[in-house]
Amino acid sequence: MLSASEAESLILNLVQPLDANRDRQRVPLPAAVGRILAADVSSQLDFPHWDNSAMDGYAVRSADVQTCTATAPITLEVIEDIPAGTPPQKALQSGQAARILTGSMLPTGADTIVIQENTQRQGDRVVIFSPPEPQAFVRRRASFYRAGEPLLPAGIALQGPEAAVLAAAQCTEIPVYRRPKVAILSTGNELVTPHDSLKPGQIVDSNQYALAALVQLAGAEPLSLGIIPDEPQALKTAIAQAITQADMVLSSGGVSVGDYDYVDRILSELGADLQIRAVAVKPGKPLTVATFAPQLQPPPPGATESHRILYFGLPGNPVSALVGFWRFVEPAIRKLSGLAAHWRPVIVPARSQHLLKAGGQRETYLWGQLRADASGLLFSVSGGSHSSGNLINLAQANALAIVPVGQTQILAGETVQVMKVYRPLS
Ligand SMILES: Nc1nc2c(c(=O)[nH]1)N[C@H]1C(S)=C(S)[C@@H](COP(=O)(O)OP(=O)(O)OC[C@H]3O[C@@H](n4cnc5c(N)ncnc54)[C@H](O)[C@@H]3O)O[C@H]1N2
Ligand code: MOO
Ligand SMILES: [Mg+2]
Repeated sequence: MLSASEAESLILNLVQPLDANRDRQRVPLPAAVGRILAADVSSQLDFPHWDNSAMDGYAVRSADVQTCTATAPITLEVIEDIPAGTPPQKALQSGQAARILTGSMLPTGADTIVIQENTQRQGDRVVIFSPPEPQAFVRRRASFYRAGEPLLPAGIALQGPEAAVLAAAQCTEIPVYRRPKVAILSTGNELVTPHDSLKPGQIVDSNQYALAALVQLAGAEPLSLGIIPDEPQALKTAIAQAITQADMVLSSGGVSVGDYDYVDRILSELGADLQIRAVAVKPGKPLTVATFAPQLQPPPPGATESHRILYFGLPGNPVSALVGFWRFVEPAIRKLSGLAAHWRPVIVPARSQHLLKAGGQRETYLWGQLRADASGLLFSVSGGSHSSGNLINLAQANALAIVPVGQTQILAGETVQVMKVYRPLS
């Protein structure tokens, strides 16, 4: 059986990212936040656009004020006021200063700012009590960015800071990757929707909602295809349809050895290549990963060319399905979506607050909460049952502690590797 890290690498190698040309769209800047940039962006503007002041004070010629002290101050003539947004009208001569405010353009002839706190204004004169460093508080034109150089590279996620950069560069229509479409289907005769009344033996299809939420939070577009009964023909029709509508397909249930676990068989019948049948993780061992060759289905809507579809047959148990999503599906979605890096889960060392127990045979994931205090990162395992059928105590978990193969416990106070399960795209 593959280890988790072997499965992760294999899966990432199978993912063909969206195409920067074929799968690109232009969206207005406010709509670009949370999307992946699909082309390099540069600007024709220098940043700063002109020499300007970093402080409120006076623009001076540094040579004029080098010798001043508190007891022997130097007095300069104030020739104009320069508020931000108004260009200077005059050039500064020796013996002169200009009143300047944070962000204002530096007048010609000035090379240094004296902060207001080191001055005293006397009518149209200013007294300087302390010699500034030459060039002090001057933000030089192009010292942050020179026009024409690369500004933002393709493949990054656009969040607040990138929105600021794009706005400042006056980019209003942003080239981004389209969101990948991820079809979700739930298999099982026992499943009903949250709107149905429950009969004995039935349960609500919670995986559909959980997976749709996680797909959306990962930046992709979920296509919820509903509940498919455990009937080979129904499953075959549903999967055949799903692969024509989406870039990736997720199903839950039907991948173990039970009498009604048909997913692998149907995938083979449909011509898929079965890449993975199980991974040594707990929960989530029965994980099917398959690929459909490009020629098997027409391209998804909006694409001009078809590409390989990745199929994940997640286990039905609610926790197993979600752990499988976090550990294996989310990295694949991140790579598919055009992100150039940050695909793999973030795993950090933390101090366990409790005793963690595991079987030792499979890499074991225990859900709980990661938080920081003054001593560093701490992990608190969720109370209650860690059965893969118990979705109740999964709520509010933000991390999974990982007990390695061969280890049966981690004591309270010991360090454990912890995987974050809610994280932004970057
Ligand atoms: N003899 C063996 N039995 C099982 C093995 C095994 O190795 N040998 N593996 C177990 C493990 S581990 C898991 S995980 C499950 C995986 O089962 P399946 O993927 O075949 O899923 P189902 O049998 O269809 O359902 C399992 C369980 O999950 C519930 N379920 C299914 N779909 C949903 C849904 N959409 N929303 C909520 N809950 C769902 C279903 O009712 C079952 O309780 O197999 C073990 N068995
Ligand atoms: O691994 Mo199953 O996913 O233990 O319940
Ligand atoms: Mg089963």
